Amino acid sequence: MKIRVGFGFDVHRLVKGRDLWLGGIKLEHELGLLGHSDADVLIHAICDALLGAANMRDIGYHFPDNAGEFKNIDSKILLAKTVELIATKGYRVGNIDATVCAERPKLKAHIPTMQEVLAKTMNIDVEDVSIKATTTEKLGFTGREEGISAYATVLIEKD
Ligand SMILES: Nc1ccn([C@@H]2O[C@H](COP(=O)(O)O)[C@@H](O)[C@H]2O)c(=O)n1
Ligand SMILES: C[C@@]1(CO)OP(=O)(O)OP(=O)(O)OC[C@H]1O
Repeated sequence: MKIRVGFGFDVHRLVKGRDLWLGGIKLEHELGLLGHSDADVLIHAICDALLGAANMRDIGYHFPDNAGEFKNIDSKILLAKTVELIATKGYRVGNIDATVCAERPKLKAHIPTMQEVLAKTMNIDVEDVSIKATTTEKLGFTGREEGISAYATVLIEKD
C-alpha cells in the first residue's frame, strides 16, 4: 500500500451579516465567516491537505474565487469534489486530524455532528475524522475574534 501525508491551513475573516458555517454545519453566532464560498474554513483546510497529499495544487487552483459557479457554494460540495480529484490518482482518504482556532463560539458540543457530516461527505468512517478546537487565549486575530483559522493533517492511501 502507498501512503502519503498532507497539510492544510486556512483563515477567514469574521463579519456581521454572514452565517457561520464550520465543519459542514451552520452554527448560531452573531458573526459569520466572509468568503466567496460559504467560507467554511475547516473544510477548506481539509481540502488543501487532501490536495497537498496528492500533490494536486490547492483549493483556489481547482475552485477559483472569481468563478461565479463557486459563489456562496456549500463547501461540502468542494470537499466531495476534492475526494473525487484525489481518486483520479487512485487515492482514498485514510484519516484526518484537524484543529479549529476560535475564541468563540464554543465548538465542543458540535464536534460530533461535524465529524458525522464530514465523514458522510467524504464517504469514510466517522472514526477517521478527528476535529479539535482551541482558543488562542485571546491572542492574535483569532483571539480578537477578527477571524477563525483551521489546520488539517491528512493521510491518503492507495493499494
Ligand atoms: N472555540 C472553542 C475553543 C475551545 N474549545 C474547547 O475548550 C478547550 C480549552 O480551550 P483552550 O483554548 O483554553 O485550550 C479545548 O480543548 C476545546 O475542547 C471549544 O470547544 N471551542
Ligand atoms: C473556496 C473558494 C472558492 O469559492 O473561495 P473562498 O470561500 O474565498 O475560500 P478561500 O479559502 O479563500 O479559497 C478557495 C476559493 O477559491
